[in-house]
Amino acid sequence: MTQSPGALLGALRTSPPLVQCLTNYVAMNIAANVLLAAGASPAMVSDAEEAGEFAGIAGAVTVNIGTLSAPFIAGCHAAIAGAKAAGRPWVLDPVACQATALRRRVSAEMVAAGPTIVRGNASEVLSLAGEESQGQGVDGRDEVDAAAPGARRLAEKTGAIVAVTGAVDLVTDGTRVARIAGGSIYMPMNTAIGCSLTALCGAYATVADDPFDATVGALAHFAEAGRAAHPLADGPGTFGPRFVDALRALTPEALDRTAEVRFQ
Ligand SMILES: Nc1ncnc2c1ncn2[C@@H]1O[C@H](COP(=O)(O)OP(=O)(O)OP(=O)(O)O)[C@@H](O)[C@H]1O
Ligand SMILES: Cc1ncsc1CCO
Ligand SMILES: [Mg+2]
Repeated sequence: MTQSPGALLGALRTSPPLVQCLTNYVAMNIAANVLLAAGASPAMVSDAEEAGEFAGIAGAVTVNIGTLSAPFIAGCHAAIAGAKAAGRPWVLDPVACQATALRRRVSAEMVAAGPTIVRGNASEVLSLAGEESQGQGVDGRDEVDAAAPGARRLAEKTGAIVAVTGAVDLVTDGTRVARIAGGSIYMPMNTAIGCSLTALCGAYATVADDPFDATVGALAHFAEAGRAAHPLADGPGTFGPRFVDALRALTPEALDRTAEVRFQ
């Protein structure tokens, strides 16, 4: 690893990047607040008429297929083309891509467009890798380790960094593998936390030389904020605001001191 999570967090806080988020109705407000607390500047811009143009001024683009519609898909393609034309990183969150024919088609088209980073739960990554998935709608129902071989193959085939999230997260570029521990059992009980993490991967990608380091950094930031917020919460409801507070409170020094990142 060339740039540590703390070094990248320090860079974010010094100069908060503009991140264009094309995300779902559920995540819209949650992801924006997460980015602001973490140290980035979110803009939810998804209409096809302006999404490509906006990608030219954004530091990164993040695309999440959680609530699909024809106009939204057109906006995603415009933003992806804009990001590629401007040489900006873009991140794909293939929400529930195993669930329907539309999601399988749209997620496959987007993977073929060459994302910088793909971030999903284990069930989504298994499906993208062409394997059997137990996912229940947007909720993951598979273990991260079960998706590890598929994640490596997907990364190798597409050139994307693939992040599989769950109790212990995994990041791979097909060769390197990192595992990130931490977080809280309340995280999967809080809707759109994963969608927000995808948006944060975009923010980290703007300050990293290597999108592998960016992905590890964003996941470590979430893991440590989740760990810190857990004992302050009475349950999933109070966890949400505590988690946002913890994203903000975490310092670059504390992140590097406590992050549990293992490389293999
Ligand atoms: N059992 C767990 N223990 C600790 N952290 C967890 C656990 N499950 C998920 N997380 C953390 O929650 C965050 C979101 O991961 P998750 O796999 O739940 O995403 P997701 O299924 O795409 O979420 P959503 O679609 O609801 O936004 C990650 O930071 C992950 O590490
Ligand atoms: C609940 C839900 N439904 C579509 S997207 C979403 C947010 C979590 O992925
Ligand atoms: Mg998700």
